[in-house]
Amino acid sequence: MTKVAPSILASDFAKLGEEIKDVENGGADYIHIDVMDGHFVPNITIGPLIVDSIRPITDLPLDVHLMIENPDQYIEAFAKAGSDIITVHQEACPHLHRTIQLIKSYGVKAGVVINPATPAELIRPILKDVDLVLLMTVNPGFGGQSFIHSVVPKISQIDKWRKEEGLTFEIEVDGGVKAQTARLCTEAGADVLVAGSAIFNQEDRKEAIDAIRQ
Ligand SMILES: O=C(CO)[C@@H](O)[C@H](O)COP(=O)(O)O
Ligand SMILES: [Co+2]
Repeated sequence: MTKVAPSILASDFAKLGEEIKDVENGGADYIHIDVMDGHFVPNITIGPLIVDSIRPITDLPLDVHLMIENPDQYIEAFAKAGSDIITVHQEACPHLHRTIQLIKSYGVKAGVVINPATPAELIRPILKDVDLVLLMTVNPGFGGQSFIHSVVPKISQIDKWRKEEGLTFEIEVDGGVKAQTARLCTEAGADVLVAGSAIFNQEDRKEAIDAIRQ
């Protein structure tokens, strides 16, 4: 079954604990946490302290999406704060293999992310080393943007390589995912759908999660 990962970027930070419980009760599979540094992306969001505060309030896996320059410098802090999955951008990692091994050295699952304009071929050599591939369907930095349809063939391409090479990593899609666009992603081979505004902007989070999953 397709997994749904609500992105807390679209939640009300003044009541973050309640917001997380609400999506957990609504059937969320992961909690997606968007970390932005004001350099790799124009926006600034949250750091390891917040991950540490969230950790005791949910048993759901914390899926930490690092949109930061020099992620190696912060991986230890995010791992020790209780992340279950840490994803790093190919575009931010000149030594991607080393960074993926660094994440794994803390016993955390490692994922690689690519932006909409980055070719899938650039992550092909690392596929056998990762637990998750995240394909951005918006340019990272903000919630509430429109889904970029030209990314869909990349989902199919990654899924094709996964089958051909007998690999088991999950394929996650992030940005502009709503009920309509969710279907395009799952049909192309996505296993995990991140959604921020399509979940947190709705009053009934269970209904919103179900609509995306279906
Ligand atoms: O990583 C990002 C944005 O950079 C995402 O995780 C967004 O937070 C998704 O928000 P919506 O597009 O679903 O509103
Ligand atoms: Co994200």
